[in-house]
Amino acid sequence: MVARVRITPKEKDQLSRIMKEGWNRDLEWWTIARIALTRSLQIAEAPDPETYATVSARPGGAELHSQQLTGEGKGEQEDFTDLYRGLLSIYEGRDLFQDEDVFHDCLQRHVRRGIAVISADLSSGADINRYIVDELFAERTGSSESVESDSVALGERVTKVLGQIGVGAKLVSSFEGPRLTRYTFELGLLDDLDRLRRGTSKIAFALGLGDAAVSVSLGSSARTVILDIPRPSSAWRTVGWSELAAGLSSQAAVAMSLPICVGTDVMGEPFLLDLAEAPHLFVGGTTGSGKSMCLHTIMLSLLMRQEHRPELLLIDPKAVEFAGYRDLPNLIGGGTVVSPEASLHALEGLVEAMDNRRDVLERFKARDIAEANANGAGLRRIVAVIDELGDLLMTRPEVDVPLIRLAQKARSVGIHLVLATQRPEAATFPGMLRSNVPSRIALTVQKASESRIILDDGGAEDLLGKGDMLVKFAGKQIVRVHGGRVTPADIIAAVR
Ligand SMILES: Nc1ncnc2c1ncn2[C@@H]1O[C@H](COP(=O)(O)OP(=O)(O)OP(=O)(O)O)[C@@H](O)[C@H]1O
Repeated sequence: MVARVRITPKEKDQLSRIMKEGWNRDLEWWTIARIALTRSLQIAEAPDPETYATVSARPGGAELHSQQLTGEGKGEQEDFTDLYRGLLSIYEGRDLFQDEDVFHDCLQRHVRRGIAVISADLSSGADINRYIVDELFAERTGSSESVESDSVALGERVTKVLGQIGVGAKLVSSFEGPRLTRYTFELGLLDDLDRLRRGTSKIAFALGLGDAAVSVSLGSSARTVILDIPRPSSAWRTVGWSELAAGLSSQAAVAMSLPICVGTDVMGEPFLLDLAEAPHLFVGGTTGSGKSMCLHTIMLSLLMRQEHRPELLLIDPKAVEFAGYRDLPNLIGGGTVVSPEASLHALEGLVEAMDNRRDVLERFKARDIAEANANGAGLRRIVAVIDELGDLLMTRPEVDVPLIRLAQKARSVGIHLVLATQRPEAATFPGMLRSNVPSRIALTVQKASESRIILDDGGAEDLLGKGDMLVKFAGKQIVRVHGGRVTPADIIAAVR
């Protein structure tokens, strides 16, 4: 246990490097430690106690008093210790108001993880001030802040703007979904439809929406069109795990072999996918787009059904995201796989398991796992989840051999892949893998070219961030989905 928060000599060096980036080179080092704490608190998962085991005082390391981190003992106005204690209690799933040492231990793990994450995020020469704005306060910097959140007032403005671009339209109805307000308009003339479709960027411009896109689709009754207008992030409704869990308990989900729910549709209805039908899924999005959160919703979905829980292979090169799942009894290899070497080995093991299962199918004269199980084969489905496929392919390019074999042939034997990357590029999603992984989730990306790598179509560059996504399931039409947000407590409850 620790009374103070200690960091290792290596972490102290990383901290010094971070301090030297950007404009203000005189930042105090506890300021960076506070920023590290904030960064760590953005990750849904609690820091792994093994990776961030208690550090003892040693030469070259550094020691922080919690006064420098949380203002402990500085008097009412500046002491945020109980706020942090509350936050960390949620992460740990236990009461940190009872034990000072456990609280400091936990605080230390977060600071150390935050330093590791910022150090990895911040490329050399980057500006720490810009990083703070983009990463820590991204929600407050959206350019759509000036849009009115009141749907009636906004509806009136939209009608006026439509008039300005020469579209005669009457507002029929409006509906507030989690992040977009859906307006149904009746058009006066048939030609108004073309003018409306050509004018979407003018509408966004007139409403001050920045890059956030306005989408137009045809309504279900004659002459009606639907306009989806994004609201400012302060007027979003967070989609919580309970909503996704309700969707996963529905009749539609019960009929699926591997139901997953990553969020809701534009209208706020849970959006369900059957991973068994996918049969493999690629998830791409820039850093901070909500990719890890999306993986957590997939994991929690898979853990929801006690009876049909698949076996899981978790590959996490950053050793950050999947730490909380390592005690699950259904993990292949008994833990999460971290090193590139072990990842290659684990994927080759999965190919072997696939070949063995093909023999089982032959013995049972079955075409697929469902038929074999109906005849008593008793095979559990297997889902392999790989976070940061890009990093893995860069360090161990040979992993593409087992990955492609699995993508081509594993479906019938009930083995499914979920591959995620923050760098959706041709090199991280090579052709043979692309053609055999037909289901895709695109979170926000920086460029239209990255959107095309994921979806074979543009659009993800205009998403709203923080879990906003476009989903293309098994080559079908693209659907807009607002991702769910799970808390550390949801993960703890699911793993128990
Ligand atoms: N569906 C969501 N609703 C609300 N906030 C979300 C949602 N998804 C993610 N966020 C928030 O967005 C931030 C980034 O999320 P997350 O860590 O999942 O992104 P990421 O793409 O994995 O980033 P990185 O690659 O840096 O780990 C977090 O603060 C998280 O709380």
